[in-house]
Amino acid sequence: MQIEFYKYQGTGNDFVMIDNRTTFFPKENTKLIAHLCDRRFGVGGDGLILLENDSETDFKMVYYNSDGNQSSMCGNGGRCLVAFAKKLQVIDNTTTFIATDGLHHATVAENGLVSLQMIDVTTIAITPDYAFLNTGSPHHVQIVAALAHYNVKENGAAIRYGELYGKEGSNINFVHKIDETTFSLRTYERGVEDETLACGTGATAVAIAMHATGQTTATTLDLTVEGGELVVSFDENQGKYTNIFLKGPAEFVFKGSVGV
Ligand SMILES: N[C@H](CCC[C@H](N)C(=O)O)C(=O)O
Repeated sequence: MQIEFYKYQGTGNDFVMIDNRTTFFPKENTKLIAHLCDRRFGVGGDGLILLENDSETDFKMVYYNSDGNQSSMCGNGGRCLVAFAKKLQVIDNTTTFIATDGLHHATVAENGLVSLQMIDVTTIAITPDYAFLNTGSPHHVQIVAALAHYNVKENGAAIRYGELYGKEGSNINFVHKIDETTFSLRTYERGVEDETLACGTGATAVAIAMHATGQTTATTLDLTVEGGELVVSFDENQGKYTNIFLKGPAEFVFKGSVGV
């Protein structure tokens, strides 16, 4: 079988994108998905995303981590899928689509930046050392000193596989406060089992956790990630977070086909 794919990246979080509106793709073939995401034997990507038809919305998003397993919501992947849908002329500059965590609205700006609405956050577990919340995917958020030199992979894996998060695990975000409206973060991603250059649901989780723990009172935050800059904005009312938007670049890199 020949598989046509498009490669996208959003602040360095990269994805193999496939137009699966004909439902040709063998979704149950975990090995194939992991192979396509392999950076040496395949195309390479942190994940693989299928664009599918949906009766009620513009399209459906199906997300797989690079380990080949279907997973929870991917914020950067969602933004890349909106850019992909526009390239395929499935949408123009605004859309509503369905993903594993529900409905998402998104807009594509003149400058190409994609702003994606994320699910509301009403529960945040806060301890003296970290916060835990779900922004479509589970996220552990922890401030560390000297983030630039921090061993994200080793320390991230230890928490992700430790007793805190059991079989489900979690994505692990390490944070540094730059100023009242700017934070840098590095993320160990579940299902990639390594640090990625960015994590959209992670940046969203960091922004909300920094507000919830009093590190800032701002409701529009700049998140500096290894692969670029993301902006997260939200409303907060009595600890409930709504109108949460993740904004940033979502760029087409190349297209190709692969025989499998
Ligand atoms: N690895 C995550 C899903 C992808 C999240 C990330 N790529 C994003 O941009 O949100 C998980 O299994 O929970």
